[in-house]
Amino acid sequence: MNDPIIQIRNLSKSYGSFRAVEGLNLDVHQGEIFGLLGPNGAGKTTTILMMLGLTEPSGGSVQVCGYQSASNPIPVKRKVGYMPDSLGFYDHMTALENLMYIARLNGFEETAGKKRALEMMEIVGLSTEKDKKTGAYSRGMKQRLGLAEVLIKKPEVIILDEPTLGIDPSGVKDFLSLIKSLSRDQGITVLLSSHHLHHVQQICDRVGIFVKGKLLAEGNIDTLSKTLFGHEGYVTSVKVAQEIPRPWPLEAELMQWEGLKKISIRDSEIEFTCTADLTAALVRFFVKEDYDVLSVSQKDYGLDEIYQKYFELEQR
Ligand SMILES: Nc1ncnc2c1ncn2[C@@H]1O[C@H](COP(=O)(O)OP(=O)(O)OP(=O)(O)O)[C@@H](O)[C@H]1O
Repeated sequence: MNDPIIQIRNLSKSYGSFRAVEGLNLDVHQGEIFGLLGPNGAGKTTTILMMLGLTEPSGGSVQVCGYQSASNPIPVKRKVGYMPDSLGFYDHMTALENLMYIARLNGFEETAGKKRALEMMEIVGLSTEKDKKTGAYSRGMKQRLGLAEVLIKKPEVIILDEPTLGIDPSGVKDFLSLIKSLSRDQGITVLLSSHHLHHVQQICDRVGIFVKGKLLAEGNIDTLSKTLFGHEGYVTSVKVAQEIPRPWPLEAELMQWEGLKKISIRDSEIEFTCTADLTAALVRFFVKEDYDVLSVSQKDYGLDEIYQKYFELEQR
């Protein structure tokens, strides 16, 4: 595997005696979509600013695209597109004029800049709105335009701080699929920060859970859920046509099974919490006992549960 495109080593940032980021170690690889997750004040923005060389670390180092962000911020800024959580456009100018202005700042001459701006508006789906003043743009449209702005300079990495803030649910969905396709089609590495867990879950290859300046855990969602819930990580629900009597005469027999830890019954649905996947054996059991099985489902732990669990563990 190539060297990580973002390498963070023992990174810290203090404001006076307050430690906003503490001992952070993280690698992000080329083409990955990485989600930096955490509540308000966790230190996400501070970490991003250090990646961009906009804030000096108190200790440790960040390397992005082979350059040290603190000592060599200019090449980092050339290769990284950054979309902050609050976007600023010139509201009296059209979207296209705003983008052309950014293109000029990035060294494009007039014709090439216009061509690039139009291409980017096409990619983010704003071509038909290019002549509208950005003052009249909705929040979702501004986010798309922000992405177009970030893409103008052909970045290798894009860093998006809370990109879904304030967009309505269907806008969020569209915006996230846009990010996903950019990463897939152009091999761009994406780092996005968020406290909207269910948003991040849809597109991130890996996430890092960040609380009070520290990275509590990182990995893909599967790995995180196994680490946290591994000892009781398999939950199977079986729904049958018959009502389950209470007490259920078969419960004692099932509780003798190796790996079966808990049975919860609600009307005609029974949930089994197990240390191994007993789904097939459970279905055979119900059929043998003459139950009509209507549905069987296995629970996947999502980010919300993972996040919640980390909070519980952290607060103990
Ligand atoms: N310039 C500063 N001076 C003092 N404290 C700061 C400064 N910048 C950030 N902090 C503090 O550092 C902590 C981390 O802030 P940061 O903005 O990185 O969090 P965040 O995870 O991005 O939160 P949010 O989701 O609210 O943006 C917060 O407690 C914040 O108040």
